[in-house]
Amino acid sequence: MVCPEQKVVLITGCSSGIGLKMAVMLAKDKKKRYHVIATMRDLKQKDKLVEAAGDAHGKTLSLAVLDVCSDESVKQCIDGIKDRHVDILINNAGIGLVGPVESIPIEEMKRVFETNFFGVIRMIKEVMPEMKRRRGGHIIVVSSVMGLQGVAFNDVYSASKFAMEGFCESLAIQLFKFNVTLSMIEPGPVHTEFEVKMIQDMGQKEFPGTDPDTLHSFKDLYLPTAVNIFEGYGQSPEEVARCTKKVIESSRPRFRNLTNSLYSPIVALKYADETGTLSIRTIYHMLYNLGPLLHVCATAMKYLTCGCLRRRTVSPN
Ligand SMILES: NC(=O)C1=CN([C@@H]2O[C@H](COP(=O)(O)OP(=O)(O)OC[C@H]3O[C@@H](n4cnc5c(N)ncnc54)[C@H](OP(=O)(O)O)[C@@H]3O)[C@@H](O)[C@H]2O)C=CC1
Ligand SMILES: CC1=C(/C=C/C(C)=C/C=C/C(C)=C/C=O)C(C)(C)CCC1
Repeated sequence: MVCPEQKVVLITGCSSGIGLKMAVMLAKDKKKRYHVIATMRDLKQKDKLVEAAGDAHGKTLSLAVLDVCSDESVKQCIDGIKDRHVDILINNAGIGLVGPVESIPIEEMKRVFETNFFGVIRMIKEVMPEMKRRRGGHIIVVSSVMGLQGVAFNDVYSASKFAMEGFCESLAIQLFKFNVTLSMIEPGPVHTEFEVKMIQDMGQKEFPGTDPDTLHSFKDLYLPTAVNIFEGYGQSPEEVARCTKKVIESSRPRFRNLTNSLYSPIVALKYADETGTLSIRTIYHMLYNLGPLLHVCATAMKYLTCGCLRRRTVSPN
């Protein structure tokens, strides 16, 4: 049962990670301001969420099936929310893809775009018209720092998030007229299944068609550095969920919301030099020359990141 004064929040990809934590955090809101519809593509994966939700399950949290890659599934889910409209849509479902471009079949790349880009558009197309009619609503998109700055060997994943950034930046301008808010959440590395899947994948794949030089850069430089970055910079999914709740509850939500101040110097490079030279060369040196030291750098960055950069991120506290 949804109380009329509660906001209906629909979240995609709640079987694990950030989506699961957001669903639980909003459903357990002390003032019971939200009714969360936590969706996942296969309800057989619901146990972790149901356990974490505890008493909230069946009260402020309900479950529904939703595969963002299927028109039919999205339509069925939204049509199934009878009598009520979605006040807050959180587009969280997403998949990663790492590796040298030469070794990745086009079909696999399309799957990433189908989920991370078209999946979000499918959801927005279904929910937005009602929000425009009502002159209200909030659409949240979980993008990534990789949607703002490319990182070697994440070409396709990064492109899918860049595409999302472009789409949303254009749409936000139009939605402003209808009092509908659009906000991007831009996490850096987060310890979730996303990281686990990446490491598992790397153990299994062979990267056919990749020249030895590139394979060396990927396996011996990028992968160990990425593991270090996750260790040194990684956030918990709870932190990202807390940042997102803050954005939802803000009286004037910002469009872009970085969640990790340790990563903001990397994003700042891009805006400091719009030609791209500064960011491409700096990241090149960080990867090829500083790689093994980045772990130490992460600790140093904690102290070096100046207040002005920290103020531009959403603090999880
Ligand atoms: N972890 C990280 O370092 C970062 C993650 N992000 C973004 O955060 C979001 C959440 O990822 P995270 O929690 O980390 O990773 P997880 O892998 O833990 O969670 C991803 C969720 O998306 C779901 N999903 C995948 N494909 C579909 C689909 N077709 N339809 C519906 N749900 C689907 C998965 O469900 P299933 O169990 O069915 O596979 C899972 O519940 C993603 O958009 C990701 O790009 C952004 C920055 C950093
Ligand atoms: C290798 C490398 C880097 C790696 C960044 C990584 C690994 C970021 C991961 C982000 C994720 C997982 C986002 C998900 O959406 C830096 C810091 C740019 C510095 C240069 C070298």
